[in-house]
Order: sequence, then structure tokens, then C-alpha cells
Amino acid sequence: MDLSSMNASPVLADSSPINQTILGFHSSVFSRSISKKKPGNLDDVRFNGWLDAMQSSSPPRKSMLKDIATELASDDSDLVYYSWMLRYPSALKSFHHIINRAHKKKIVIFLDYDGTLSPIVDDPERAFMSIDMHSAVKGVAKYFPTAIISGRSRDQVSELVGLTELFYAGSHGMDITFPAKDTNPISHTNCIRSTDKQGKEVNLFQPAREFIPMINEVFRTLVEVTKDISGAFVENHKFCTSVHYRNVDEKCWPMIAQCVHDVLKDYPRLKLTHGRKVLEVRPLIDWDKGKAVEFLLESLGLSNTSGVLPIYIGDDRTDEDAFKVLREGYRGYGILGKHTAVLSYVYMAGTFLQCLQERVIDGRTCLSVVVAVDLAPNQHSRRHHLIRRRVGLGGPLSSGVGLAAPF
Ligand SMILES: O=P(O)(O)OC[C@H]1O[C@H](O[C@H]2O[C@H](CO)[C@@H](O)[C@H](O)[C@H]2O)[C@H](O)[C@@H](O)[C@@H]1O
Repeated sequence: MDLSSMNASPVLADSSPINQTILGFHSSVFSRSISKKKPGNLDDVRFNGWLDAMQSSSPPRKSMLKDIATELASDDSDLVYYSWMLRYPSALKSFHHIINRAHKKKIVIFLDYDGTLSPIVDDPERAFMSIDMHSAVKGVAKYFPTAIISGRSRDQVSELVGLTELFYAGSHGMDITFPAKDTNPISHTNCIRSTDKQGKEVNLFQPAREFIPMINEVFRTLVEVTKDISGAFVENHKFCTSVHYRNVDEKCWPMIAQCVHDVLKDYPRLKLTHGRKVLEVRPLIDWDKGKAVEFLLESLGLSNTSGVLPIYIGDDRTDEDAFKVLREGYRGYGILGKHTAVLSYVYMAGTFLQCLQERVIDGRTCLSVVVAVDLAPNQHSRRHHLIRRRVGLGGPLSSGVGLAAPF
């Protein structure tokens, strides 16, 4: 990455009104006209694609997984799945390829949080990692530099993970800490020295710092305008804000979408992105999880692509930016869970991390470790088998994005 170009603020100079997914309004207008307004016309969100995106935005709830397993048993879905797997082979079955490629290289691990380390649950405040996952992440971090890159606020995700030895990038990479060393090759205008909770000196990178007041303001308004929509929940992640509709009756989705649309329509410096049953409002800056990966590699002195193998494990659309960065020049691996395999993907991601550390700890061949871990639980369970097959190496979450380096 050309760091000289990063010395300029990534905030886009052009604030002209935009296309259907990049919307906003001026804050001076907003407090007057929006705070009490109920959405009237729902046509905006019907015709601009928001509703379609909302309907396809997440795997089904836990209770529906049984039906999925049954459905998967049909020949048609097997066919679809097999053709997907041909393009994007299982990360576990390909483990030895990855390790072969890592020979004499330094592995660096990047992990998404929700849906990757913790299962998707109805209450975002109760998305916890299992004890096994916690120890898998801890174990991996003993041997490889490990970073969490999450859409949540940095404080929130670091508290949920609870491991001080990791690097954390919150708000989709807009809030990063890394150790302050004189040798850090990075000098960015948006980097400041700070101290972490343990009192250690760190560098803090917050390219959207100027947006904090605006995000606070929009957060308060979104809370207000959605307060009568049962199940709606708004989170403030400091540099972005999330409007959850997982627990909202589907009949009310157009209403929640229109509320968000109305709040944003005169904010030209904010944009909307879609996550898993969540509408996310963020600054319109040229920064994403992919840029965060590059930034962390650079600032940790690990951007030497020939001696470093970055691996990114994620499950969501926002992770695609990181997959793209790793795919370029066959730089590293993006490991992706398919939408319908949330619970199992967490299991698979944990297994992958365990395999990595076992490789280092006992020196057994990677393949034998993988096979043992992969098949041990429920070896004869059809459901486990089906779910296991639905995790691939790379693969698009939305059309048009190819992920991961082939081998
Ligand atoms: O980048 P991530 O770490 O994957 O964070 C993305 C969003 O994750 C959280 O929401 C998602 O997980 C919740 C808990 O399982 C679930 O209830 C919700 O429907 C999902 O969208 C978090 O609450 C969001 O703020 C993050 O942006």
C-alpha cells in the first residue's frame, strides 16, 4: 500500500448527492424537520433496492436451521452446493495447501467478530464467544499476530473478546489501536498517541474522528424515530451507527427502512450499508475493512508480502473488502462462511484456528490434525455432515466479488 497517499485524509472531498445507497442530509436541517417525523411514503425504500437487500441480508434464525438441513438433503441443493464448493473449496480440507504456502512465512490472522467468532443471536448485546473459541483465539495469538476487525465499536468488541494481546479495529476499521513503537514505519495525519486501558502507550488511528458529533446526532435521531417500532434497536459505535431489524416483524421492515432513509436523505457525508439484518450508517470516507487490513500490516511492519501470509476469516459483506485486498497479487487467504451456515461457521472458524496452533505446538502434519478435528464430533450425523460441507475457502457473498487466492 502506498502510504504516502494515506497521509491525506480519506474523507472524500466530493459531497455531492449521490446514488441510491449513499444518502444524507445536513445536520442543521435535521433537528428541525426529522426528529418527530413518521415515515410517510415508503416508495423510496421499495424502489431503491433497500428492501431487497434487507430481505437477503442474513442467514435464518437458529430455529430455522433444522429446515435448512432438510432442504439441503435434496438433490438440487446438493448440486448448487457442490458447484459452489468446486469454485471455493473447504478451508479445512485445504488446510495443508495453506500451510504449505505459509512455509517460512509469517502468518498474520485477521478475524471478524459477529458470525465468525460468536454465533449470530437475536440480542447483539449477548453475542458471546464460546470458551472453546476464546481459547482457540488466545492460542493462535500466542504464535501469530492476531487482529479483530469488527463493525462494533472498538471498546465493545475488545471487551467481548477480552484478550489484551490482540489488535483491535472497531467501527469497520475506522478505529484502530496498535503498539506505539519508534520503529512503526507509519506516520499518518490521523494517527495520535494515546494510552490503552492497561496504561500502555499505543497509536490510535481514527480517520473519521471529525464525524463523531454527527454520528452522535444521527444516533439520537434514529433512536427517536424508531422507538415505536417493536423490536428495532439502534447501537452507537462511535464512528458508525447500526439500526437492527432482526427482531422487527417483517411487515414493518419497509417502515424502518423509510425511517432511516428519511433521517439520512440530507446528510451528504454519510452513507448506508447493509449487514446481517442491520442497516449501518457510516461516514462517506474511503475506508473499509480491507483498508484496515493494509493499514495494520503496514503499521506492524508486516507488509512485506513475500515473507508474510495474511489470513482473514469473516462471514459478512463488509469482510469482502478485506478478501479483495488479500486476493490481489495472491497475497493471502480470505476464508468465508456461506450465509446459511452461521452456527457451523463459527465452529469451523474455531476449528481452523485450533488447527493452526496445533500445527505449531506438536509439529504433527497439518492434514492429520485437520481430519481428526473435522470428523470427530458427530461423525455419523447427517446434519453435521451437511453443515460441514457448507463452509468454503473464499467465495462471494454478493455477486461480482471473487475471493481468496486459488491454489
Ligand atoms: O463486523 P462484525 O464484527 O461482524 O459486526 C457486524 C455487526 O455485528 C453485530 O450485529 C450482528 O450480530 C448480532 C449478534 O449476533 C445480530 O443480532 C445482528 O442481527 C447482526 O447484524 C453488531 O450488533 C453490529 O453493530 C455490527 O455492525
